[in-house]
Amino acid sequence: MPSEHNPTLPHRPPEPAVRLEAVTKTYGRGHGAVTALREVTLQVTRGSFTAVMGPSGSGKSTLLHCAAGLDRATSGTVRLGGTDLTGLGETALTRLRRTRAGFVFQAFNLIGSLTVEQNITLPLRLAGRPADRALLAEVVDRVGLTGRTAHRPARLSGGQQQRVAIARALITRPDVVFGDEPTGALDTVTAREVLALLRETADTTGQTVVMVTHDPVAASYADTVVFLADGRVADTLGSPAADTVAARMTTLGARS
Ligand SMILES: Nc1ncnc2c1ncn2[C@@H]1O[C@H](COP(=O)(O)OP(=O)(O)OP(=O)(O)O)[C@@H](O)[C@H]1O
Repeated sequence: MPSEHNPTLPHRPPEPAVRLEAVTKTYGRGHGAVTALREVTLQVTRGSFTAVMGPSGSGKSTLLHCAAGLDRATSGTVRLGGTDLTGLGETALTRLRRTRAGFVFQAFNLIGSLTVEQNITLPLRLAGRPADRALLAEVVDRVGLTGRTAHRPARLSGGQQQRVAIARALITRPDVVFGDEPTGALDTVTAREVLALLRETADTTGQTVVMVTHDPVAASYADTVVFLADGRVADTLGSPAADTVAARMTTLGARS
């Protein structure tokens, strides 16, 4: 029985998929040091789709990398799926990343000598886990690549290649799929298909999507947009419309 229906149990809201508290990230030391994030506090609700926007150099990729355990915060705490990443050693961090996080990058990052299926199942092989044929078929179907699993990536269009990358991100059933400009290399129509797929992922699987983008239309697929400026959260916007996002970006750009 859910706790809210039982007066004897205290109500505990679900742990956010991602929680950053006062996260600061400084690259380098001394005179050459660059502070990319300044005391960023942020929560991402499970099953939601969040877009991260901001002017160039505002810290978007750094935020994504720190949230996903690809890089370490200089100070503050990062929790991914309820686990505090701050104190984890390299091995534990790598294991956590492989099981809890999926990644989709602008450049697809597929391995040309492997088939579509081998690319998709690569994270499982790296983690020493067997490929679950039923899950593989489900993921391949979801991204619309049934019948193409024996192909090499070079035979696929850009949009199809990015769908392979999304399938690869989903195959470990991660809590959170992180996208760094996942539609940046795609034409408008193909980009919309990929965004719809990310939207559907959040809606149907309960997985969380966090995506960095420069594109207000891409951001409008999200539930929430987080705007960064100079390493700080400048604003958040719920149920974002593309023109509202574009207008907000203009004011941030003017300030930076
Ligand atoms: N590895 C690094 N070493 C030193 N400085 C870095 C490094 N990575 C990022 N920075 C600096 O940190 C700041 C934030 O960079 P980041 O890439 O997070 O911004 P961004 O908002 O993603 O930018 P863009 O939209 O141009 O990709 C910038 O000043 C950048 O030059």
